[in-house]
Amino acid sequence: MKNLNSAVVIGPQSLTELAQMLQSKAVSQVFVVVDSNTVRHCYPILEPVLPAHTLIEIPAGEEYKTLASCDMVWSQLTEKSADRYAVVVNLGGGVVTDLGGFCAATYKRGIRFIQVPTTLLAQVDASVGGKTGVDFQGFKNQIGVFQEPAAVFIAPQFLHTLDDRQLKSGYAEVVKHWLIADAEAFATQRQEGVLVTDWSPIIQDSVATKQQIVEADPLESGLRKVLNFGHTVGHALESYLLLQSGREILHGEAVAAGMICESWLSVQKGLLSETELDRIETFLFSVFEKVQFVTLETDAIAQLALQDKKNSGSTINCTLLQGIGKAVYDQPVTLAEIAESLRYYHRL
Ligand SMILES: NC(=O)c1ccc[n+]([C@@H]2O[C@H](COP(=O)([O-])OP(=O)(O)OC[C@H]3O[C@@H](n4cnc5c(N)ncnc54)[C@H](O)[C@@H]3O)[C@@H](O)[C@H]2O)c1
Ligand SMILES: O=C(O)C(=O)C[C@@H](O)[C@H](O)[C@H](O)COP(=O)(O)O
Ligand SMILES: [Zn+2]
Repeated sequence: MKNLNSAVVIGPQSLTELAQMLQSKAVSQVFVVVDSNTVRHCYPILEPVLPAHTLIEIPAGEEYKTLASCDMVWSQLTEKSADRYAVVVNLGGGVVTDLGGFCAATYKRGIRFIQVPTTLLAQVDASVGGKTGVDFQGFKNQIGVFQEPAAVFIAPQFLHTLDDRQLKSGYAEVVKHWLIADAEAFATQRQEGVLVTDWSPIIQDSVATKQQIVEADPLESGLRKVLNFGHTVGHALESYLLLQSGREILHGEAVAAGMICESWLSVQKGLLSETELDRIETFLFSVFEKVQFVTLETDAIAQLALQDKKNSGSTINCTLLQGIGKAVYDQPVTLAEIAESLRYYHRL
């Protein structure tokens, strides 16, 4: 097992450790941010161990990962006179951990927050590493800050109420971690697919992979960009489809499609072999359905990659694979190449 940062506690006992942390005299008030689903499915598990607190509920879903929802959170903190010794506990998936983290990191220039991720995606990825933020004008995570949580408590028992589609969405980020850093896990663990009975070892390994990269480059000036594999195209697809009513796509589904497109780009740049591309595609299509769009839409989708945070000026910098298990960042690709990768995906 790889070493984990001490601020991340994984296992069923983690909620007891969270309770102990909150009992500290240095905590003036506790606020718990939930969404309309986690208040039903997860809060009843957490509530018994919590000290007195104020519950703040936001609507569930990516479409509510906005400044308007932040307004609700900041308003409650203000109404309840939260001071700098207050602590925000974010109980939910990546939307709650990203948004709640951002609200805490900016309220009175920053109060402490604790992540209690309740989806696989948030447990293996979103709760760790200090990227917080919200979407803006349809662009993913356009407004945000890097701010590490005071701690992350990962309790796999929350996953029992998660449906299969959400589980698969989180699995996409697990696969991303394998593709960028762990060829052996990709070769062996992919056999099991999502028919996993105990997610704990997978969560541990994924978090360890992410932690190691984040510790080396917390502010994404270089190496951390490898964690963005699949996201140049993935975020463009996600942003495009989010704005279209009735064409909802989950983050992990978009990333899975993005990983196929960016693996194809890796082949075009001579970094990845056709055989490896085939292995990646076959596996991802065994888990994820194909994302539906028409070829006429590919240029409009590709255009959205111009807002990617890894870009410099008008150069789109992609993270590509140099073989399975090794990623290389800052690989310039043209808008035409992004569009072509989407057309390749569409033809599959
Ligand atoms: N900060 C980061 O490093 C990072 C990393 C990856 C993804 N993200 C972000 O995370 C978000 C996606 O996160 P997500 O997939 O967790 O989505 P999400 O937060 O929308 O949760 C998915 C759905 O599951 C519900 N839910 C949550 N926990 C549940 C449980 N235990 N049982 C039943 N239902 C539950 C939620 O209410 C929601 O409807 C995206 O906005 C993405 O950009 C951030
Ligand atoms: O932690 C990171 O760094 C990542 O890139 C992880 C991604 O899975 C995640 O979706 C992240 O929110 C994307 O960040 P962005 O900077 O591309 O908005
Ligand atoms: Zn992601």
